[in-house]
Amino acid sequence: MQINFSKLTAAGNDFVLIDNRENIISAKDYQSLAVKLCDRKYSIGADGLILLEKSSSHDFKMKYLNSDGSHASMCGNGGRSIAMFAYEIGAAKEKMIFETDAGIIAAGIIPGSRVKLDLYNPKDLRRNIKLEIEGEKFDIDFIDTGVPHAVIFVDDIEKPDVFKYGRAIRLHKEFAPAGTNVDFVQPTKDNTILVRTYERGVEGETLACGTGIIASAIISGLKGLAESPVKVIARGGDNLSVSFKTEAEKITNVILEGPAIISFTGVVNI
Ligand SMILES: N[C@H](CCC[C@H](N)C(=O)O)C(=O)O
Repeated sequence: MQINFSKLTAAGNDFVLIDNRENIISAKDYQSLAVKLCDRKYSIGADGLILLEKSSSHDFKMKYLNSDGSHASMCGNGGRSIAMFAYEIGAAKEKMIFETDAGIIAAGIIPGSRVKLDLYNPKDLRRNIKLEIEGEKFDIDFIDTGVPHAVIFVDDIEKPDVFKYGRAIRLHKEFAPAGTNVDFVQPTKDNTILVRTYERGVEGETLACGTGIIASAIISGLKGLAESPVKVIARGGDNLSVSFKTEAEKITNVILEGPAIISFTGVVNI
């Protein structure tokens, strides 16, 4: 069977996006389709697969699967991508509200191929988790920004072996059984932080991770290392910003703003 797809990139995190509002694909096939279409050698190639689905209560629903086929309740870069796609195909106006498995999101299209997401509140904040891995000591702050994130501060963003330590922390018993994404953060000048992320389900470093950028900005705020709105430079070099309100350790009014581009559209055999 041939289906239409779009390829989108949001700060270098890239996705295959399929309009499945007419249910041309059964949800039971999402996992195998994600593995197939995200393969960078034998198919289109991407960090994840996004399905645009019908919603009875909002403009649309977003389903997200990682390139290894695992389902994730949310994807921050994917959220900006599906908003841009929905606007471009006329499935939504420039201001829209859509459903994700992590909660409801209000999105707005901004001139210059950028999108603003107004998100649900993060949860499960856990401060100062101390881990020792292969002789290295880590002081971790954990927060779920739609998906789980372990956030680690470093002096030099180039130093950490993101794959080695990201994978070890991701699979640590502290975060079992589902594991976590792992973000390495270097605060710099002008209220700007640099972020690198080992992404669960991609099982490697991506050029950006939207929920990880949100997690890193919020923890930077809680540690007094930055203040809202935090400027973030992703690993791919793109600029994003995260604003939020903190009261004690309750985080609200989380907004992620950043790029989202439709790279190309095509037809693929599935
Ligand atoms: N890999 C993540 C989901 C995608 C998150 C990332 N691509 C983003 O932009 O937030 C997980 O399984 O928790």
